[in-house]
Amino acid sequence: MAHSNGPIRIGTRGSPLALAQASEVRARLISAHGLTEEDFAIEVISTSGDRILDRPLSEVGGKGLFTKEIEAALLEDRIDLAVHSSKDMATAIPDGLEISAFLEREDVRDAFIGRDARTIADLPEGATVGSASLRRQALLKRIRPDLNTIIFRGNVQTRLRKLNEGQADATLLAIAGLNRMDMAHHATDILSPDDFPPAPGQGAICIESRTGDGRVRDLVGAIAHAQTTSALIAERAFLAVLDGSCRTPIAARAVLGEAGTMRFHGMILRPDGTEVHEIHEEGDADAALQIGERGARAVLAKAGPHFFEGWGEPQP
Ligand SMILES: NCc1[nH]cc(CCC(=O)O)c1CC(=O)O
Repeated sequence: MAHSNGPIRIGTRGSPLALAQASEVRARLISAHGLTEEDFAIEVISTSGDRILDRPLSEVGGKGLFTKEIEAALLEDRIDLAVHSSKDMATAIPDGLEISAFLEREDVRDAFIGRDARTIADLPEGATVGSASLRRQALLKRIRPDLNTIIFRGNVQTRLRKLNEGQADATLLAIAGLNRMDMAHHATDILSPDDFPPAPGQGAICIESRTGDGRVRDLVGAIAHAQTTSALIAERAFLAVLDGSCRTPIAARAVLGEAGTMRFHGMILRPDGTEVHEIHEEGDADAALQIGERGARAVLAKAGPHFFEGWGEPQP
């Protein structure tokens, strides 16, 4: 195995949230294995998702944009493990790589951040909400069709600056990211995950590494979280079945209960929020993959073949 005595090279994007996540992984590995910061090197890698800021992600190629360059660094042995927001990970992992751990999930919910209004209900008629997420735009329009949504891209700090400058009256962000940066005080409301279900994988950090890299697998095995892993398997299975179009707003949340049970809530929406299909499934957490896939097939059956027509071509 290469570099078995060198520092463990952690690859990450350079945004404040990504760096906070990489530091959190490093801190957990340090305490799980009695290591020190000198045992690690954090390598910052710029991704196309960080550079293309003027268009919604759904138009420029979706999730892979935040991971492609980092995955290349793994495959070329320039880093040993990559730290990602699971939400930003495509369902297909390149040959030669694997997800070696999901860490315990943070709060899955979305936060509302209003400039004057403190809640969605407080927003005046026709107010403007900035978000880059098709899911958040659709969920908002479902409950407030009068709202005007605009694209808000950039990292969390950039979006909050745009909000302060008056480019929008409110925005929505994952409370998990705000918590990780000690910025949760910006949230003026926290949305119920029943009305406002999160993106598949929201709030969970994942670690990606080379398939068969036993050193990394042993290291990260100690910080992996079994219940989060089950939930993510179900949510990502739901996404994988539905993924044909990354223009489809998709929400999913799996919750682990007592005695290894799982409750699953999945939803697909038209981008304008006028049509919503949702399912609730329950089962054994050991069958997480089947629960997610069954949920996706059920939601597709409810939606019917015409659901995907009339709002743009699916991405290749
Ligand atoms: N690319 C955006 C992104 N990816 C992960 C998070 C939040 C943290 C998480 O879901 O774990 C965010 C920002 C946001 O949605 O507010």
